[in-house]
Amino acid sequence: MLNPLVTVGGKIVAENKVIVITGAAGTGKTTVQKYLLKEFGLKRVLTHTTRPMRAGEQNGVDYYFEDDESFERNHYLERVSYSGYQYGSSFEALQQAWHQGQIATIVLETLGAITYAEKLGDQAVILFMTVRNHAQLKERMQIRGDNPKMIAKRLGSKEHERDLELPAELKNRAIEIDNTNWSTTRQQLDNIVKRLQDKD
Ligand SMILES: Nc1ncnc2c1ncn2[C@@H]1O[C@H](COP(=O)(O)OP(=O)(O)OP(=O)(O)O)[C@@H](O)[C@H]1O
Ligand SMILES: Nc1nc2c(ncn2[C@@H]2O[C@H](COP(=O)(O)O)[C@@H](O)[C@H]2O)c(=O)[nH]1
Repeated sequence: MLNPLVTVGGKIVAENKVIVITGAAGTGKTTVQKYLLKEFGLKRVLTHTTRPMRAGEQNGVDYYFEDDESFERNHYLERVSYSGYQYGSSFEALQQAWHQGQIATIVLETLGAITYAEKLGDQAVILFMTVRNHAQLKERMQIRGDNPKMIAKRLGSKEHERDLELPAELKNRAIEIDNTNWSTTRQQLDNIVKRLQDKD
C-alpha cells in the first residue's frame, strides 16, 4: 500500500511527489535525473529490467538487472516491454524512495509515464523530454559509448519512434522540456523543483 502523505505526529503536513522523466531514447532523461539527485537531493526510484548491462552500469545502482524468471517475482505499479526487453517499476521502490525524501524521481518510457499520471494523479509531475534535431539522438548515444548494434536496435524500435511525440494522454498534463541546450534545461528544472519545494 502506497503512503502518499507526509505526516508529523499523525498530522498531514504535505503530500509526497514523484517527478516522472519521460521521452525518447537519448533525449537526456537519465542526465536530468542525475542532476535532480545531485543538485536537490531528490530520491531515485530504481526500476527493474531484463536488458543487458551497458558498460559502466551496476546492478542495484543503475537498475535491478533481472532475468526473465526473477523479473516476474516483483510487484509492479507498471511494467512494459521496450525494444525487446522487460522493464518495470515496483511499489516497493517508490515507497522506499518516499521513505527517504518527499520528492522522488523516476525515468520511464511514455506508457509508464501515462500509468503514473493515471494512478498517482497530481502526485506525479511529468516531464516530457525532446531535442529539436532528432539526428542528435544517435550522436549522443554514440558519445555515451553505446554498442552500435544496440543503437541501431533502439533507434529502429517502434517504442523509440512512438516516444518522440508527446502522447495524447499527456497533453495539457506533462511539462515539455526541449533539451537541445543544457543551460536552458537546467534553468527549467530549477524552476520546477523550487516551485514544488515552495509548496511544502
Ligand atoms: N543538453 C545536452 N546536450 C548535449 N548532450 C547531452 C545533453 N543532455 C544529455 N546529453 C548526453 O546525451 C547522452 C544521452 O543522455 P541520457 O543517457 O541522459 O539519455 P536518456 O534519455 O536517458 O537515454 P536512454 O533512454 O537511451 O537511456 C549522454 O551521453 C548525455 O551526456
Ligand atoms: N515504463 C517503464 N519504463 C522504464 C522503466 N525503467 C526504464 N524505463 C525506460 O525504458 C527505456 C529504455 O531504458 P534504457 O535504460 O534501456 O535506455 C527508457 O525510456 C527508460 O526511461 C520502468 O520500470 N518502466
